[in-house]
Amino acid sequence: MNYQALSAQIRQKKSYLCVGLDTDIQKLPPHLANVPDPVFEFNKAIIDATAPYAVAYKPNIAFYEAQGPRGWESLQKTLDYIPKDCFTIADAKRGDIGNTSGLYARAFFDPSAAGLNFDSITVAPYMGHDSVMPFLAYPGKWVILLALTSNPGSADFQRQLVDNETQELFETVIQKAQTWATHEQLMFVVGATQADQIARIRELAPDNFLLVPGVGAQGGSLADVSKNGLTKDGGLLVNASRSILYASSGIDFAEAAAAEAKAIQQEMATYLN
Ligand SMILES: O=C(O)c1cc(=O)[nH]c(=O)n1[C@@H]1O[C@H](COP(=O)(O)O)[C@@H](O)[C@H]1O
Repeated sequence: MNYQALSAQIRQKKSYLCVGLDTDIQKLPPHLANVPDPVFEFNKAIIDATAPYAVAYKPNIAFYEAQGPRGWESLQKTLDYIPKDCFTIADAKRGDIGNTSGLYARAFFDPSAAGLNFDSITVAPYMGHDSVMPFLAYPGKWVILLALTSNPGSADFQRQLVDNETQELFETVIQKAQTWATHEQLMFVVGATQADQIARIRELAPDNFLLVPGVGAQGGSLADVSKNGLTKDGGLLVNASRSILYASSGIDFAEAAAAEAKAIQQEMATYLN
């Protein structure tokens, strides 16, 4: 899905919600225990329940990899089930020497390889330009580069002063990466827990979409993120995973997920006006 189509979806659904499919087999409702593919059945119900309120889905690959071959199968079926008008994110946080990144890109972007055809992938910038470029070699596919993450450890490296102590490392990441790709192929990850930095990030990257995880279970504020992060084209995808997926641990999990997603969407609609 390209920049214009994503922006149009946000306008149409009055939503910039990304539902994180961090589907933990140990947290599934007991009544799904005996179906052949519980992870897919759970995801299918969550997607059906939340699709009216969401513009993107982000399976976190760790939750599937941890299940071995059957996890990859659940992932494939889930990706195929996501409605075509929704943006898809492989949250894989990849990045390696160019030769290896090329294979990661093929795995997630080339359907004739592993069968997966995601719109985008999360990538770690630590190894620099040649670790990122192979993902950008796929026309129409997006790199979502980690800039300022939501976790406490983000201070260890990302907040360190660099460039003769003139700015923090995440700012250099945001500036440099914009020389590698246009805003039509490059997003940045900024944690919702870092909302006080979003105005600054918008100055550095006025047109790039920001993927913002960390509302819900991690306590970030949708209001704060939206106030400084939204652009005329939307410019934000705000992710919630656990707060939607596990809103109820019972048989009514999908209804509870829908209610949670709807509440977020309704709040988003007020910021989009
Ligand atoms: O890249 C990400 O999506 C990501 C970056 C970040 O800084 N913080 C962060 O929480 N995430 C992911 O976003 C999701 C957050 O999940 P919840 O805290 O359950 O909403 C998880 O899949 C994380 O791996």
